[in-house]
Amino acid sequence: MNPAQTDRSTTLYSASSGFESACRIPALPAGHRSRGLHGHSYFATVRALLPAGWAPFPGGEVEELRRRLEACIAPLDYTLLNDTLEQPTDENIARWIRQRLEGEFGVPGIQQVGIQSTAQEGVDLDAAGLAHVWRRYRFQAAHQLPHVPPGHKCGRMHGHGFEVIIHANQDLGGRDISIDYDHLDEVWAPFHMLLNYQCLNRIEGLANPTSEVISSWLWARLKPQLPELSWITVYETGSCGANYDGRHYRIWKELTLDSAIQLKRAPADSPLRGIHGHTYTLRLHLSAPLDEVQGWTVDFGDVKTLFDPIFKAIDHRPLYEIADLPDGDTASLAAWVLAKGRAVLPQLDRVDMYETRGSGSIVSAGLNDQLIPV
Ligand SMILES: Nc1nc2c(c(=O)[nH]1)N=C([C@H](O)[C@H](O)COP(=O)(O)OP(=O)(O)OP(=O)(O)O)CN2
Repeated sequence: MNPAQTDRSTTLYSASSGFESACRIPALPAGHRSRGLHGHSYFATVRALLPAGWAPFPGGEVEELRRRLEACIAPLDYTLLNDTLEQPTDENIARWIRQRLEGEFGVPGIQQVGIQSTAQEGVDLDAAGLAHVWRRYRFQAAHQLPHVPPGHKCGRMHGHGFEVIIHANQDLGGRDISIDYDHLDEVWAPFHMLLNYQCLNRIEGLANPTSEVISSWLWARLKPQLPELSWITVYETGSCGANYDGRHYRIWKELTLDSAIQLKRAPADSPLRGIHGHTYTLRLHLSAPLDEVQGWTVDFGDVKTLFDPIFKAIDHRPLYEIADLPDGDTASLAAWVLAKGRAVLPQLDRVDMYETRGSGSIVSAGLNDQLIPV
């Protein structure tokens, strides 16, 4: 068993890489902006459950996964995608990458292949090959949380540049165009009018506008118009937010760590064996029922405060000196953070540790759950 896994945890390895390509989508109607020749800086991500012994050395899984992804997408870089794919929609590109990774690049256990064509939109294929389209929207608004304890900073009127991601399931069954991103724009437009440049507390149903309440408020209003809606994600700040899927609330808090590591199991001549470092992105995911008075699951501020001693033990530190950390790969680090974190925050059920954007490990307590879309 991988040392990062306990009897009850699951480790998902993640790797990402970009490519620059031109494309046109002939299947779109005449006049559509994406029908003509245009270009994107694409970003591809693969997440896989990898068996022990797959990578050249234990702890080398992310590096190896990234190497294979880069080789897989290399033929697309600086090309016209239509030379490879008749209809190079984000979904079709993701399917093409997945098929090659599973075939000639020998990647087992793929749970997700994602293509992001702009900062605002993308498509993820899940383990079963179903497509999930997502699109990001922004609104500027003020709010105040009326039930927080006296002195809590969020009890004061303040504001955020909120972001909302709408996620929709779509199985194309061989058709070329997914839920058109334009359709999501149409569905979102009235909500932008309602929320942007407003004080959220004054909007009906948002008297206590936590991220969780905003996500379920949006769900209730969007779902009847968009039956494919699968998740609503609300970013309150750049580092925290909530997800709602119609039944469950999940929140996350993101931190960055600047730390030194060594991969102790790498071959002697590998640079990964020596002291090196990363600015890690650490994302703590928690799930809990909604506190009906506070309107939240767990206070983001409490997450930060309770986790702070663990954070201080790993930020700006030589992680290879931590006695009970078996190795410096992201899977070992995420498993260590999950174990320590659950002792102080029992609602913590998943830890993502990325060494670079999109490349790292996700360790979940218990069986690998449905992939959460952040
Ligand atoms: N579970 C929730 N907790 C909190 C919510 C919420 O909606 N759901 N909201 C707030 C506040 O509105 C606050 O603005 C955001 O919280 P916090 O993460 O503490 O604020 P910062 O992003 O400014 O934190 P830093 O990491 O210090 O930058 C509080 N809790």
